[in-house]
Amino acid sequence: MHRNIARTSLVPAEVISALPLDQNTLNHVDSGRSAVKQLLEYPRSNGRLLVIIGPCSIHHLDAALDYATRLAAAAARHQDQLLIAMRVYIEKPRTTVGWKGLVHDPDLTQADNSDIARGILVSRGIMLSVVKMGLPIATEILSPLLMPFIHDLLTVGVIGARTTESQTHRELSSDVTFPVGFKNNTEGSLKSAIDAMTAAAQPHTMLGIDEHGCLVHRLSSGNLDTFAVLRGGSSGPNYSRKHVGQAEMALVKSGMQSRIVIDCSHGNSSKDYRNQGRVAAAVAEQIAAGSGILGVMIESNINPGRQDIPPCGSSGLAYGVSITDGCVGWDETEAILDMLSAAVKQRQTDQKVTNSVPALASEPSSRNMTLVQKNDIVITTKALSGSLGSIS
Ligand SMILES: O=C[C@H](O)[C@H](O)COP(=O)(O)O
Ligand SMILES: C=C(OP(=O)(O)O)C(=O)O
Repeated sequence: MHRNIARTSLVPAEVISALPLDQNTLNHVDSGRSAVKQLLEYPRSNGRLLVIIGPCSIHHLDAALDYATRLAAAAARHQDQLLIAMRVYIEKPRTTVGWKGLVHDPDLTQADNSDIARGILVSRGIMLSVVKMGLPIATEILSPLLMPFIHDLLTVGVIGARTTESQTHRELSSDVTFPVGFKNNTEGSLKSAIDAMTAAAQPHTMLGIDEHGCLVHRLSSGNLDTFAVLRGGSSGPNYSRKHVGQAEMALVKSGMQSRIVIDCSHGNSSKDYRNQGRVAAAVAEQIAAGSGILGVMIESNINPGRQDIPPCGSSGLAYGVSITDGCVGWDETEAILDMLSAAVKQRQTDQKVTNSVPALASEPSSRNMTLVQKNDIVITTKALSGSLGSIS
């Protein structure tokens, strides 16, 4: 027997008009979407890498904006090599139970009567502030009912490992006007992501709510702007050159373009944030050697690690530290971005050489490169066939 906790009178049109997109920001969102779509369409046209990076979840306005300010500066610095979108994740899918994100519990009370109406307003407010800085944002599409409140702000949507097989999420992905990535499932199978891409490409009749909060029967248009995300799983990581090659073959065999983003966290880091730099180094090595990998995902925050919400509530939390999955801190984030940027530069240079001097095309040029050295963080790729990079 259910218990109604609260009835919210929020409707999407009112929330959007209370926190509207101005024309300038709308143009930024549009150009971010077009830039990602261009990468999907012509992944090798300029060799840029899509980087979906940011906190595992957002729980604090000031920290989110502090992070976004740092990331916007990094995005500008790397704009010729990296197309950076900030993770602004306002909902969390849980393996069993746990904090479900800012929308559901904006005051971190973990109580049954959390203020979800405030959660929606605060979440849209943060997303809006970040896009106003000119940073594209990405989020996980989890509760379908939330989409009408935020869809205009998003540059990239991601369907998580626990929902890639959900028909509702596939329908929703076929209805949105921004690119969507589908993760492999928690066991590590890519089939569910490929099936999802196939389903999302088609129009669907589906249920939704309109801008006035009414239930509507819609016909989606189908979304061809989709990609697969390799995030590892219980069967192990899947970011190696061999795994990427197998994923490319599976996509092509299913009639899909080979569009692959590698998530350096989750199953690929064995859920230990300290492994993300190593995974990113292995991906950078593949990119420097000419792999057409479309992008990476990284869980990053101002300070490294994670923390539980203390019994005294949000007042006891450390600043800029994740309350869900562990994240790399800002110094390491910058080192990883520098490393990826250097690898992409190599790919771009090799592409130019390939285009002008075909005879040199098969000679990859990254050998024992130190891709970046920043503060006390050193990330090195060894010879292409050698060991992974190290972080010390
Ligand atoms: O990124 C977040 C987590 O991996 C995901 O929400 C599941 O977390 P959990 O296993 O702690 O519930
Ligand atoms: C929950 C996430 O990922 P996954 O679906 O891969 O577990 C996430 O990226 O926050």
